[in-house]
Amino acid sequence: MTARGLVKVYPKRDRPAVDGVSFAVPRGEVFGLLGPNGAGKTTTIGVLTTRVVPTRGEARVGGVDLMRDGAQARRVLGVVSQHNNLDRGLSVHQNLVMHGLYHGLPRRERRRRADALLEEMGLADRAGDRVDHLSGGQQQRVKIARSLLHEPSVLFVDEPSTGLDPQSRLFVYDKLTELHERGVTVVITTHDMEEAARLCDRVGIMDRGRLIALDTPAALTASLPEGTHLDLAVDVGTVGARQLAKALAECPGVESVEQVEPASGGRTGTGTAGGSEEDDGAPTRFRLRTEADPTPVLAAVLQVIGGLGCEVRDVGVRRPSLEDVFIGLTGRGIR
Ligand SMILES: Nc1ncnc2c1ncn2[C@@H]1O[C@H](COP(=O)(O)OP(=O)(O)OP(=O)(O)O)[C@@H](O)[C@H]1O
Repeated sequence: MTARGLVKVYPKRDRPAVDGVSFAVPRGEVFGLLGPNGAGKTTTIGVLTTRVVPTRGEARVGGVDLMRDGAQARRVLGVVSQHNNLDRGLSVHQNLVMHGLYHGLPRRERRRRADALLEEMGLADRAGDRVDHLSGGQQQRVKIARSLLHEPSVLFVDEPSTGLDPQSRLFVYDKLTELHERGVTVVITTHDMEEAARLCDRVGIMDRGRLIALDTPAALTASLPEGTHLDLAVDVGTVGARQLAKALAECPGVESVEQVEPASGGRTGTGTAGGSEEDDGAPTRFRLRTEADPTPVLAAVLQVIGGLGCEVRDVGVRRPSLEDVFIGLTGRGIR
């Protein structure tokens, strides 16, 4: 699959949604497209699956030129959309068979493939049920089964595991890995960095319509400064976040101290923390970076916190992750 110079300008929009995106995904690779909300991922996938007409650019999927032969391209690509676009009035089996009919498969062949895929997806006993009687995780499996019925060589999966419980998520991961092993090219979009790091051979990070990084998760993570993160949640009490951050920054081996938001992991300050102090009883979170052996650094940090009369509520020691790469490249601002 290749995209070259893709541009999409939606009517009445002054900025392109996709602004000159080029990348190639070799056969059999699992490729992840990452990016904050509005980065242009869905539009890019829309172009690559013939649902969005690009303003400029070229693309080939499974060797077929999308702009010249959209109908043939639709035969070699499969799409698992994030939206539930199953036909709710039909049974699980009928949903698959209808897809086979759309792709011109003979009657016996579409039934044979539908049976085999439902078996493979652990849904054989639900074949006759209406899809709206299935759970969200089961419906996602039906969508994957349906997308594979015409045996595509490139499968596009939008947010593979959003809304799934851990069991369904692992099942979907296993299926995507199996497809990869069978030589099917898989392109996913995701906001889940752990998912991307786990599933993808390479990831592309988009922001504001452009592809700003493309490499293996390991290479992207290795591009970050060496070191270890110490994540701390502290009841700062009357000492306050600013004073504690200053004291932490002076600990031997500590390179930087940031105050981070609890849920998003987005920083509220850089270098030495200076954000507002917590007043709702929740602990204040800090991220420290060290290039030294983290054990003695952590010991010194805990001593400083204890010495100031603050209380540690949670401690984490970890290597920088793909999420750190993502935040480093795309920033902290909400889109
Ligand atoms: N049909 C449309 N008409 C006009 N503008 C659109 C349309 N679809 C998307 N956009 C705009 O194009 C930009 C890119 O949107 P797109 O949905 O491709 O991003 P995304 O990376 O998939 O975001 P998300 O992670 O939120 O799904 C956004 O500014 C969006 O508002």
